[in-house]
Amino acid sequence: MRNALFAHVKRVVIKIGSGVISNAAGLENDRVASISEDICRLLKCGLEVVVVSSGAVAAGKGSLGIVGRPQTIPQKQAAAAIGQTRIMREYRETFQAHDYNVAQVLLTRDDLSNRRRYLNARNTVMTLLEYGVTPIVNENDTVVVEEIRFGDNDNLSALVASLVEADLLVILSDVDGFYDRDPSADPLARLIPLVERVTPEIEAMGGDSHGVLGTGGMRSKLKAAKRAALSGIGTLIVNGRTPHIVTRVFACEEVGTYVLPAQCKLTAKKHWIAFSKKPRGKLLIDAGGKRAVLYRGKSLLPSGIIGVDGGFERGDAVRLCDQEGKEFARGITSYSLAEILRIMGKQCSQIEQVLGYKYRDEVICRDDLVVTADQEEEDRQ
Ligand SMILES: Nc1ncnc2c1ncn2[C@@H]1O[C@H](COP(=O)(O)OP(=O)(O)O)[C@@H](O)[C@H]1O
Ligand SMILES: N[C@@H](CCC(=O)OP(=O)(O)O)C(=O)O
Repeated sequence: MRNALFAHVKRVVIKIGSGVISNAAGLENDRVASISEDICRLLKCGLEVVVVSSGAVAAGKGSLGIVGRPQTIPQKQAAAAIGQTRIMREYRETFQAHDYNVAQVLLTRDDLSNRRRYLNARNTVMTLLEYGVTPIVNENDTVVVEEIRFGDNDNLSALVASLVEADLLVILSDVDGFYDRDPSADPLARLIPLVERVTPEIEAMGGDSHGVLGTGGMRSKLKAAKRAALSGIGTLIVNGRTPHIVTRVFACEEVGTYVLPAQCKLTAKKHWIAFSKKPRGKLLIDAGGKRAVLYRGKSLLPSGIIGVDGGFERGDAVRLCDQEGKEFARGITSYSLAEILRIMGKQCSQIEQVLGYKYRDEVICRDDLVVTADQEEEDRQ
């Protein structure tokens, strides 16, 4: 079955967790070498590979004398600054031993939130791939603080997979795949080889990380798989500590958990609005407006807006929330906060009269609007 699934794979993103390439003592050079060797084998077969590698904090914290998980943000930033050079040195040396080059790509959430920088990042990674160089991506930990983080590298890997339009995302973790419950807490837990759709019930079965090194646990891997699925990309979650697992995956062995891509994928722009662009405000929408957006595929008109919050400008992303304050969609607004305060609740025909000008009838045009509420994919437009 995996034969058929992977037959079309040309470009793959491989995410490597901290728990795969490091332990309490720091970076495990042998494991980096072994995974790199497998990746070089893929390159020789003509595949394009983008690596998203964690491990900077784990590789650097020992030099600061930190035992266990760093507690403060400055500690994490300092550890990452030390560790990032170490992980890059290992990748560079092991790839070079197989006559391949690597490049370091450090990203922040702001880089992917800004459309111009997002496209620049995409161009850089694509150019590297054209030259046969393997990008090694990580979050730029030394400059980010908690509020502006990607969250974890599982999320980053899904965004990168979407950015480069990968055919497959492989997440290497310290566990054999997704189990029906946390296997570290229950030895009777059973591996689930195939997930057709990451429903809220499935997501609830993924627990947190218990390791000193990992951050997101299985929960964040499922969330990442869901995001990748909405870009039309399947995700395989396997144990990166199993020898030559990458080679085994591409030999189509039935290992790990495969999460299928969604049948109905979002356009690249809608995926970016939903997951990469940072929302800067909130619009409160009445029941009629919510129905029109959610079930009738309509644009958002000023008449459906009953409240507004945040400091946003025209062109920023905003959340659309119902009267209970629950988000159900996101979009790029054609009007600023100041303008919406004046036109909300009004008919389109009144916009020009109120503002003295009109950009368009819709506050958010359907092409710039994406449903984020958990519902059947078929409803997403
Ligand atoms: N349902 C589950 N199936 C598998 N692993 C789970 C589950 N729930 C929680 N986990 C935990 O998630 C961990 C993997 O995530 P994490 O520690 O973040 O690793 P990584 O460094 O690879 O990102 C596993 O070691 C396991 O303890
Ligand atoms: N950017 C951090 C990794 C954060 C992270 O998400 O770690 P993990 O859960 O092991 O993938 C680092 O390089 O240490």
